[in-house]
Amino acid sequence: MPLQARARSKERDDVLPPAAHPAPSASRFWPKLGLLLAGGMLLGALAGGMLGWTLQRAERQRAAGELAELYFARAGEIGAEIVATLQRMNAAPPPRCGEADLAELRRMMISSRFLKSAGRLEQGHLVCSATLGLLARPVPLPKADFVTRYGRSLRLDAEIPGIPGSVGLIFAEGGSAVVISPQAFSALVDPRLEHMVVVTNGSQRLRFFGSLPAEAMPQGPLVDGRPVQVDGQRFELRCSANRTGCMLARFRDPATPFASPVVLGFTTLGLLAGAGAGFGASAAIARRQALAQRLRMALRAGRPTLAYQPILRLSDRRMVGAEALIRWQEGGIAIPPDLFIAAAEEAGLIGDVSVYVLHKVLAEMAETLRARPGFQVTVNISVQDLLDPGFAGHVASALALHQVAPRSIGFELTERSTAQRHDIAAGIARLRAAGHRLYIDDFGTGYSSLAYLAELQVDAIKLDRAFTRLAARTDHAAAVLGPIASLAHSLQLGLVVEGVEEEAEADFFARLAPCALAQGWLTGRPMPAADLLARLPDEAEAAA
Ligand SMILES: Nc1nc2c(ncn2[C@@H]2O[C@H](COP(=O)(O)O[C@H]3[C@@H](O)[C@H](n4cnc5c(=O)[nH]c(N)nc54)O[C@@H]3COP(=O)(O)O)[C@@H](O)[C@H]2O)c(=O)[nH]1
Repeated sequence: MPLQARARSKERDDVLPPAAHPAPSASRFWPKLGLLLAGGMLLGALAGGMLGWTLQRAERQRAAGELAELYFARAGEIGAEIVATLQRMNAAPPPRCGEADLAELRRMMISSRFLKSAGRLEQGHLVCSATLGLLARPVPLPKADFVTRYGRSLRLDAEIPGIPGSVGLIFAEGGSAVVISPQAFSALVDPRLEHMVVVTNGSQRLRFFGSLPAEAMPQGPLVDGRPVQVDGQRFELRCSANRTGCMLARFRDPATPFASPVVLGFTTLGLLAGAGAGFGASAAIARRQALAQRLRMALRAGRPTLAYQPILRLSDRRMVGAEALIRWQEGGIAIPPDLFIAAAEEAGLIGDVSVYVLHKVLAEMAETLRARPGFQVTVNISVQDLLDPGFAGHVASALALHQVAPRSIGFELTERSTAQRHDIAAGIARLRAAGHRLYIDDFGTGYSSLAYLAELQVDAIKLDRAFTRLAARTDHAAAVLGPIASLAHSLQLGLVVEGVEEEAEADFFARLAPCALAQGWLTGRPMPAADLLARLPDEAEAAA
């Protein structure tokens, strides 16, 4: 290596700041992987569990409503049989309680699935029945609990007259009564339901039976299909077709949410998805860390190169500067700057990139910069550079080594965060005080707003190419871009139009802001230093 080059290389190593963060190592990766995995699994399980729980609750509500409907379909058969039996008994020819009558009552009882007994009444007393025959002394019926809107009286859990200790449901109408097994209706209810069956006659409501106590009786209107709240719980409500009975029902809560296969299934799915996401994120981080690690080595070996994109003055199309853009190839494959710059920022390596680029610019362009004081190369820097109090000092010593004036090197900042504005402004002020020009890159995107300009004292804005595109593609371009140009002018800020690809765009901005500079495919693709220097007019021509 020639002496001079070796001295430069040594000088770069001296000036390159120690890496802000040590190289990522396995000892840092595994805990991160563990955290991401555990976090992903936990979040996934929680999200899956909640989704499962919500789906399962909706499904349970729907199923509770269906079971209540099913109940009324079955209970209707018993009710219909009771009504038919009472009507047949009342229509039977006299004499009541005679041999033929009692034989008929017994036949009805035997052939019925629900009837425990059937009997004849006189003035509220049982006088004969299918089970007891003709009573020597009439036995009074207990007081009715409820009278249906059709005039049938109902006694719940009443002692069956003449059979002490035996209870049943007694329905009576006219001179006839039937006794139904107390379980006849309740056995139809699905045991998984928490429920109450209510009978109504328009003015009165009675808890017929159920797992809910009478105090839980809802007070508001009972409308088929409209859920009711009991003790903060939602109960589905279904009523019989003739609206004489309603049932409130909900599924009993499982002992644990995971007892439900839906919740368990979704939780497991969530867990797996979370683990997958955790693995994916760790793999992405690992890839970026590996990329940053390779970049670190490439920088140390001096492999990345620079490309320069010409910047022209729009008024006379003369080249007044260039932007230095880093390029990195590995195994003959160019790695996109977007990718490795982001990885470098994440790994705390961006300071090394900035200093590397600065040194390479000085190595490649110092002579030109010394010879052409009006020519400026801009270097991209990051917020991390500005927050580093030593950065301006590094820059000053590098420039001094190459005897390049600070005005020959400008800095471009893409600010995307709203945090630490005060410290960023101080970093900008340090560089400007040293004689550098500062540019806000990609103006118009992210947080680079007007408020931002007032806070960060810069020299110029570089208009993002998304705005440049508007110039030739919309009738409203002047309305949108005019105010930006006037603002830059009134704040005495320079304007660099980025991404100029077409003549029409250059013409538009030349009319709108004659002092503006332009950069883009139209001014030239990023190119090696030698090609850029070849495009510079010679001194005499430049002076002319
Ligand atoms: N911190 C650093 N960031 C850097 C450095 N070098 C580049 N970068 C940033 O990476 C991003 C991508 O850059 P690159 O792929 O180099 O793209 C640049 C130009 O090639 C592209 N460009 C220029 N003119 C046009 C155009 O007319 N049309 C079009 N579609 N693209 C064009 O724009 C990129 C330059 O943009 P900007 O920096 O905003 O002026 C990019 O964000 C770079 O900033 C580095 O050394 N350090």
